[in-house]
Amino acid sequence: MIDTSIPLVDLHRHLDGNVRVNTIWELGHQHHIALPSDTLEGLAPFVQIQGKESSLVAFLKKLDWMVAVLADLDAVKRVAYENVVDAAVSGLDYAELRFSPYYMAMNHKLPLEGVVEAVIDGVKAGVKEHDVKINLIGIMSRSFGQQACMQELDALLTHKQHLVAMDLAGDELGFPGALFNSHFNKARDAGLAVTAHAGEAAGAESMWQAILELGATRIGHGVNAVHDPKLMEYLAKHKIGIESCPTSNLHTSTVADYQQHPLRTFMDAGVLIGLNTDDPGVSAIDIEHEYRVVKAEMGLTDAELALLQRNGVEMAFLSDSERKALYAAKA
Ligand SMILES: O=c1[nH]cnc2c1ncn2[C@@H]1O[C@H](CO)[C@@H](O)[C@H]1O
Ligand SMILES: [Zn+2]
Repeated sequence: MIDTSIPLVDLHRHLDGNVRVNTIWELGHQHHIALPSDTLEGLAPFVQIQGKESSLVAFLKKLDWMVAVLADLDAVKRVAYENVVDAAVSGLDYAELRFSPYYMAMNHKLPLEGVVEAVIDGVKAGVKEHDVKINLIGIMSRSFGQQACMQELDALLTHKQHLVAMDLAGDELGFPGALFNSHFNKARDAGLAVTAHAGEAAGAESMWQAILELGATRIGHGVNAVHDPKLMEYLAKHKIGIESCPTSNLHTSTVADYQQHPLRTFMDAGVLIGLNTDDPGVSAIDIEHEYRVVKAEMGLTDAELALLQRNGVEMAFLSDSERKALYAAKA
């Protein structure tokens, strides 16, 4: 099902949405943080989706325990390190891990720059030991408002040489992209690429805004583009990549079931679209799961799966020589 001659990538993966249940348990006990359950088994339902949530905002609450246990910078480093291990173990050749320093720092008032450094350190330690290529994407969590986003942007830009892009995540309906135009001007001026969560909770207009005003060359989710034929044409013509995360879309009730997911509509329209996990820890999935379900539930052929796999490589925030090297390593 996974074509072993093509690099396997995951470009939309929140490292703060991928903290192991066991790690939440251990960090909670180590730092005397009250957890919602007395047993490890009992903790899982508080941090992983059971069935589905009613909305994006309800889904996002599941991540809160993952950052509640980040009591110090060692904990942040551990989580970043384990994310690299998890990426390697799930067979990924390349992953773009994204994180929101403000979100990770807020419970225990950690220094924002320190959080960014701890993530970079943890990733460095992970790639030293494991055969997987990693790049980092900085997130601004829109749910905390313009000022908090500017603070996390500044912390991230201090280490911009360790980042490939900036993203906007969180409550898309409550905090529209237009609030963050100046943030993204600053990010692009610093030489970073832009991807944004859009067309997930809000409609196609949010995607137009992300592309035309924030300067996004990739879009996270983008599910609601299918209601706007002009946008579909634009995405295909300008090769705006769609980072699709089908299981996450089910879990946030963005789509009712896999059969309703518009993945195939994008493919038929010639839009560059790839498969990703979003918050693998929250959804309790790995990248293989996404390939498996689109085959089993949406009836995609192996040739179509291979195209999705290749699209991921084409969309990656890599230089041409890095992309070539990634392909060459599999040939
Ligand atoms: O599917 C998603 N849509 C929008 N925002 C998300 C999603 N998953 C996680 N985050 C948000 O990303 C930041 C942590 O990386 C947090 O702001 C979290 O709420
Ligand atoms: Zn996401």
